[in-house]
Amino acid sequence: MPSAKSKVKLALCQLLTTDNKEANISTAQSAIKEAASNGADMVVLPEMWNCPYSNDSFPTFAEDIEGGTSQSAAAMAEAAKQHGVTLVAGSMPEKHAGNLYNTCLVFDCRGQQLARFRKMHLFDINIPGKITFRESDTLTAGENIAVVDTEAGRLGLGICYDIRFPELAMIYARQGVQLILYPGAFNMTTGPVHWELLAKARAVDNQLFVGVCSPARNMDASYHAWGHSMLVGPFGQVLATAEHEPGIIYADLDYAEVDERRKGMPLATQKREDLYELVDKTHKA
Ligand SMILES: O=C(O)CCC(=O)C(=O)O
Repeated sequence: MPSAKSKVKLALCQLLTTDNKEANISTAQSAIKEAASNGADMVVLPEMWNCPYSNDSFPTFAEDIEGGTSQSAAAMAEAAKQHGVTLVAGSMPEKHAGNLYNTCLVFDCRGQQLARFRKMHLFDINIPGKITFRESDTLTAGENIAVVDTEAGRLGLGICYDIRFPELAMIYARQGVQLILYPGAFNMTTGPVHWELLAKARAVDNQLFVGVCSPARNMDASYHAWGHSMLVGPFGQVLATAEHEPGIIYADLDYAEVDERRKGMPLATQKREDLYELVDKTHKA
């Protein structure tokens, strides 16, 4: 692989997903083409980009990625190759060995699959009168982290609810990750209060870039996504943000800023690991 760029143009695609998989694939293909034509090095899709966010849809839309029969994975590999971009293909329902996972794939500019990350923390919440969701009714949690060396930098992956668990981001930071990407579909209850806060928190805690990429809000769907795809820099600054409509937002990242912020405020060496420590028991995907 050619050495990674230190300056990268990132595109976060806030796509409108419907209950028609073919249409969702075609929407993603068009967005990747548009982002590439606007000079993006890396293109990111939302959580469940090819499928409505619902426990009814996950089993019927799920595809067998490992078995090599996934229509969606093949289309994304081809799009990455055709348009010469690093593609972080949001997430999609994956079936494997009798289980279903919420899975993110990463492809390089030649369409080679670089990583597969399965959502590690399932979204099971109950805020009475507001939102109740139990991903664990259909999905199984993944157990591996993904540190991915791409031509557009060293990435760490999480999916949506994973952003609430600071330890995962800390593990990535320790492994030299410069950008953590969380495809995510927050909702109208937690989105307004927590989405931006969590993206900023993970960025500031770890002094790295954080990108969150949501589906657009579809009022015809059972789940109304918050939207607001966003890139946050290592000093907690919002570098690009969307509202809730479909669209692509772009941001220019200079990874030198990660080093600069860490030099100015050397949190990693100021930690009191004599008093506390993070124990990493994960495996790489
Ligand atoms: O953490 C939240 O509030 C939302 C998480 C979510 O929607 C998800 O994990 O899919």
